[in-house]
Amino acid sequence: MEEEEERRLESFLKWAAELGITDSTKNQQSQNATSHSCLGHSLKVSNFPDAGGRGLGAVRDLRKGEMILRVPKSALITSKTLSFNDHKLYLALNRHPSLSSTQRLTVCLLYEMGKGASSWWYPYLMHFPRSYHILATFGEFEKQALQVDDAIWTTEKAIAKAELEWKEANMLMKELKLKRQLLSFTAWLWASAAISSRTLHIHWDEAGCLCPVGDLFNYDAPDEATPSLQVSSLRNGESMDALDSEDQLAQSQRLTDGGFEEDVAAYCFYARKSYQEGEQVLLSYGTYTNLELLEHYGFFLNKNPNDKVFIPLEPKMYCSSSWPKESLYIHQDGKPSFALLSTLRLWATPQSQRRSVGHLAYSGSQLSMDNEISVMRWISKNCHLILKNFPSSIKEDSFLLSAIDEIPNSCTALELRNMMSTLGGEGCNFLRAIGMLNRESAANLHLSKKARSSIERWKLAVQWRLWYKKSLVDCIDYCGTVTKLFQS
Ligand SMILES: C[S@@+](CC[C@H](N)C(=O)[O-])C[C@H]1O[C@@H](n2cnc3c(N)ncnc32)[C@H](O)[C@@H]1O
Repeated sequence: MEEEEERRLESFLKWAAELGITDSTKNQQSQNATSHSCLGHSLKVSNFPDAGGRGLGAVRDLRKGEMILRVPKSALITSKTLSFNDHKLYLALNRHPSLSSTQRLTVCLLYEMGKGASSWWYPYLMHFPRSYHILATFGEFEKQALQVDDAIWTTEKAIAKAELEWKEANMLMKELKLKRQLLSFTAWLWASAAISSRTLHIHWDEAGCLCPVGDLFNYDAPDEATPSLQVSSLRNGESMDALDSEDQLAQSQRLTDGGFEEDVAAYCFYARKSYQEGEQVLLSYGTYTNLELLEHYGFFLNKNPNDKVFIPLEPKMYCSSSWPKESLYIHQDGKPSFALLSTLRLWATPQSQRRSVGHLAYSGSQLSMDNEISVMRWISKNCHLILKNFPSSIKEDSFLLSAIDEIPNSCTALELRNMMSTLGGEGCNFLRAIGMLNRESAANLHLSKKARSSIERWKLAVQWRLWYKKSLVDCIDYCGTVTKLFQS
């Protein structure tokens, strides 16, 4: 099986070299004529189990800023390139101008998949993962397993959006006579997840492009020096007008270590830092919180400098300062954000004095010992309250995670039922969700792919909520330390 996989990968990399894709720093033309693979000079495909699975590793020491991969424009997939050589697809797309660019690309991807081995892009498409875990693919049980209202609501929104987009595109898919299987919502979710997690920004198509080989880079958060911008706000359908300066537009690019370069008509990728031979070469697709990573890419980072933990605030708190709501959060390490502290310091100041201390609060200064202590107490008390109201504790979640990790790959339904029965309510709910609570007859059958995917998503949900809770505990510790400093 593994040999077969390797052979397929080799032929894909050879096919990519023929398209002009190269990781060579030498002249592209002469390189392609002689090379069997588009990789090998700077990069190679490797497995990185702890950071994204399949990814690209350095085959030599790489210098920061060095170009490491170039993918010519002719190798990039957009709905335009797919319909260029397919008159039927071209005409059908033209009959549905109201569909968004992302819907069009999703339909095109399904249509191309329907061609199977006869698709010109088959050597590339066959390497797409078979399943994705973005929030829109979460079932009811997995959604509830997130436990945090904000996350559940984001998941509901993602599912509703995917459903609506699928319904809107249905007519076009039927006109294209897609096979029944490709017409399903499950197929739609697969294709939109592939697009959400693999496309790179290009200026001529809002849906972005699929980029063979270039989409094998796994993610790391942008350097702290990189200005942060909520890239997801663009994806959530907010107006492009909101980003009014060219600088902001440039930052909104999903992939910040690479971009399309007109002068060489290619997508070019650069090493964001120096790498040693064997290290995984990572890219920043943009600035994301962990929930946003889960929403768009189906994973998140244990250490994410851009993560934000939002806690419910009272309406009058929002009104006590002019900081936007999105800036009022707790960092992953438990520290309250600059804007949250500033807002709460003002809120804890008597209304009549707010004007006179406003400039101090907005510049990040503490206002007085009493003020600081009451802010810390408020944050701490509320973090405690949130933690208390969760259906499970950190300890229970940690135990659950170890149990999920212990589910063997070759698990049977009976074994799973036995394991889940030790986990109490959540274990039973999981069995119910995958239809295994009472199916004795299937006891010796191995778990289906669907059940395995569900376990993966459940695990992601538990891991995510555990990090959320840990940040709240760290925040309580932080508030305690600050308070003690004042009282000592
Ligand atoms: C552009 S693809 C990267 C290549 C991908 N690993 C593959 O095998 O096709 C993005 C996907 O890779 C995975 N991924 C990327 N970076 C990751 C990371 N740091 N940790 C875990 N998964 C990651 C996620 O599934 C994400 O949706």
